[in-house]
Amino acid sequence: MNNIVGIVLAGGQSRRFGTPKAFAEKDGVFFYQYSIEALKPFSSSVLIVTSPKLQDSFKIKLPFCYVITDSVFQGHGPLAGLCSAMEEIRADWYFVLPTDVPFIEKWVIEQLISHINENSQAIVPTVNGRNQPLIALYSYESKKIIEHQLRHQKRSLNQLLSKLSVKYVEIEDHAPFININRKNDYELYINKSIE
Ligand SMILES: Nc1nc2c(ncn2[C@@H]2O[C@H](COP(=O)(O)OP(=O)(O)OP(=O)(O)O)[C@@H](O)[C@H]2O)c(=O)[nH]1
Repeated sequence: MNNIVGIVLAGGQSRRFGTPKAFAEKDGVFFYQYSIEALKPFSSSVLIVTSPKLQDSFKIKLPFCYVITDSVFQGHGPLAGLCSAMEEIRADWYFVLPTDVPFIEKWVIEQLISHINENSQAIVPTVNGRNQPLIALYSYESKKIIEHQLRHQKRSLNQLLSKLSVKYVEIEDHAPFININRKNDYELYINKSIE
């Protein structure tokens, strides 16, 4: 059995959204809590990887879930968060989720996990023809390639995928992948106030 650690990336600046996205709410639940809930059944631990500024705002009472800050390449984007979590806990695989996907569902996680195989270093969904590298699995083996990218200031996730052996999994239903980047997205998908 593979040991899987869940990672919730929450160290971004939410510039487009205007306030920290992790603490936006859907049905009275913080966005970051949806990511934790989705990962929980499949993970030995769940790490929230955030910035020092936001660290104390997360109130986590679950024993297997804790908050860390980027320990390497701080603030250098999602790859810095992923790498910091890999540095913090050794696991076979890491399931990464952003903090702005409040419609994420457990079946997505389960389906991707079912594709783990010893020849792949990442398992990544494609939805409507687009890769979703922030809702994906990365093996511990990919850590050295992520570090190499970060050392060379290459923050692009698609560039990372081009260097890994990736199993792409096509998923038909796009709803769990809706991500909220702007207040407009919030109005459209959460408040449903835009026709
Ligand atoms: N730990 C960590 N997470 C990050 C970092 N940069 C982005 N993230 C997270 O990665 C995910 C995707 O990032 P974006 O959608 O660009 O979010 P963002 O950077 O907060 O938003 P913008 O400032 O509007 O680009 C979000 O969950 C972010 O919180 C970082 O440097 N460290």
